[in-house]
Amino acid sequence: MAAAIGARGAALCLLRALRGRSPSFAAMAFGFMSRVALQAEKMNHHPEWFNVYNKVQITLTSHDCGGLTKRDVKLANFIEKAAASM
Ligand SMILES: C[C@H](O)[C@H](O)[C@H]1CNC2=NC(N)=NC(=O)C2=N1
Repeated sequence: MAAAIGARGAALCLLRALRGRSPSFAAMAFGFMSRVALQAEKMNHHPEWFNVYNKVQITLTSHDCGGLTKRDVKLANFIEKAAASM
């Protein structure tokens, strides 16, 4: 029973920490990522990305050639515009 109470307490602490760290991280980062994800689906070209709070780190690459192609540049341009409009 003590372990269960401990786990519940830990979960509540985590929620508070997230709220305190950046209240709008979900709206900002998730909104931005949703826009990029929809475009990526349209292009069938998908970012490799990492998100913590309101930070999104994106890597673009084309697997078939192991480097950059016009598709990477096209998606990068879309991402830059989406980021600039946030
Ligand atoms: C078959 C399909 O086109 C490939 O798996 C696609 C999917 N999305 C992709 N996304 C990215 N960024 N690079 C790729 O090489 C890639 N390949």
